[in-house]
Amino acid sequence: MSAASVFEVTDLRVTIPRAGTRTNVLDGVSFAVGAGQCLGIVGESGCGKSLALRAAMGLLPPGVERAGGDVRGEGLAMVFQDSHGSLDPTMRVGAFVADTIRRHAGVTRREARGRALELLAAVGIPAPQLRARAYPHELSGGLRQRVAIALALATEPRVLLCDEPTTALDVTLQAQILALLDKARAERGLGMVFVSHDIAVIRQVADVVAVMYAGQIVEIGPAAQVLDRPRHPYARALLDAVPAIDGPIGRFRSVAGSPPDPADYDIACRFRDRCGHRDAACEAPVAGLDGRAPAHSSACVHEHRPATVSEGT
Ligand SMILES: Nc1ncnc2c1ncn2[C@@H]1O[C@H](COP(=O)(O)OP(=O)(O)OP(=O)(O)O)[C@@H](O)[C@H]1O
Repeated sequence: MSAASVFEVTDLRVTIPRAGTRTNVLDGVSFAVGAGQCLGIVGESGCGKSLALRAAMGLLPPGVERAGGDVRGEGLAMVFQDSHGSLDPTMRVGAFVADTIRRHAGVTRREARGRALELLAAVGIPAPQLRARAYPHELSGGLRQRVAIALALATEPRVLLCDEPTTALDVTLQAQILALLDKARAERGLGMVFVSHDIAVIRQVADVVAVMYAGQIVEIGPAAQVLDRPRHPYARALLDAVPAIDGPIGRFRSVAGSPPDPADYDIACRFRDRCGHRDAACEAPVAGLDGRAPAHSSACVHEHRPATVSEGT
C-alpha cells in the first residue's frame, strides 16, 4: 500500500451464482483513499457500487463471493442507507454503542457508557441521556441514522465506507448528516468512500470521483474535473442527465437504454451498445481504470486514439 493511502483496493473481483455457474459482477476494480480524503463513487443502479464496499468490508450477502483482489486498510467501518441492519433491535441504543466501545477500547463499563453519551451528543442527538435509553424502533429515521454513525465511529475507524447514508432522509436531515460525516472526516482524518446516486451530494463530499459502469471504473479524477468536464461517453450521459430545474434536485435522470446483464459483460467496452460514438474501435478489449492513481482518466478507447477520430473534430 502506498504510504499516503489508508485504504487500497486492487483488482477486486466479485461473482454471483447464475445458471449453474458464477458470473462476474465486479472485475478489476482498484482504488485508493488517503487520510482525510473522500472518494465518491457514482453510477447507475446495479453497476456494483454497493458490492464493491461490501466486498472490501467482508460483508457480502450469501452466495455473493469475492473471487479475487487485494484489500488493504485497517479500521474499516461502514454506514448503510438503512441503519436498521446495523443496530440491534433488542438493545437500547446507548448500551449498544457502549458495548461497541468496550469491545474496541477495552475500557470499563462505566467509561464506555460515558463515551457513548459523548458520541451520541457529538453526532447531534438532542438529549442524549434520554435517547440512549431508547430502542432503535422508538427513534425517527434521522436519529437512527445518527446512532448508526455514532456506532461506526465507536470502533475508532480510520476508514469510513458510506453506502447512500442519506438517501432515505429528507433534504434538511440529509444536509445535517453530510455535515456530520464531513466533520468526522476532517477532525479524525478519516479516509472515506461515499456511494451515492445524488450528484449534489457527491459534489459536496468528494475530493475524487469514480464513475462505475457494468462492474468497472470507467472514469476517475479530481471531483470538479469529473463532474464538470466528464470525458467518458457514459459519464457524460450520466452527468448530462442531471436535470436543471424540472426534476428532483441533483438526481440523475436515467440514461437511455439499460446496462448489459452481468452474464453479458465482455472484454470490449460494455457501454458500446448505448453509445452514440460507437465505431469499430469499440470492439477492442478495454479494461476498467486503475483508480489508485486518480489523475483524470477515462477508459473510452477513443481517448487513446488520435484526436481526429474523437467527437467534434
Ligand atoms: N445478493 C445478491 N445476489 C445476487 N446478485 C446480487 C446480489 N446483490 C447484488 N447483486 C447483483 O450484483 C450487481 C451489482 O449490485 P450492486 O448492489 O453492487 O449495485 P449498485 O451499483 O450498488 O446498485 P444500487 O445503486 O441499486 O444499490 C447487480 O447486477 C446485482 O443484481
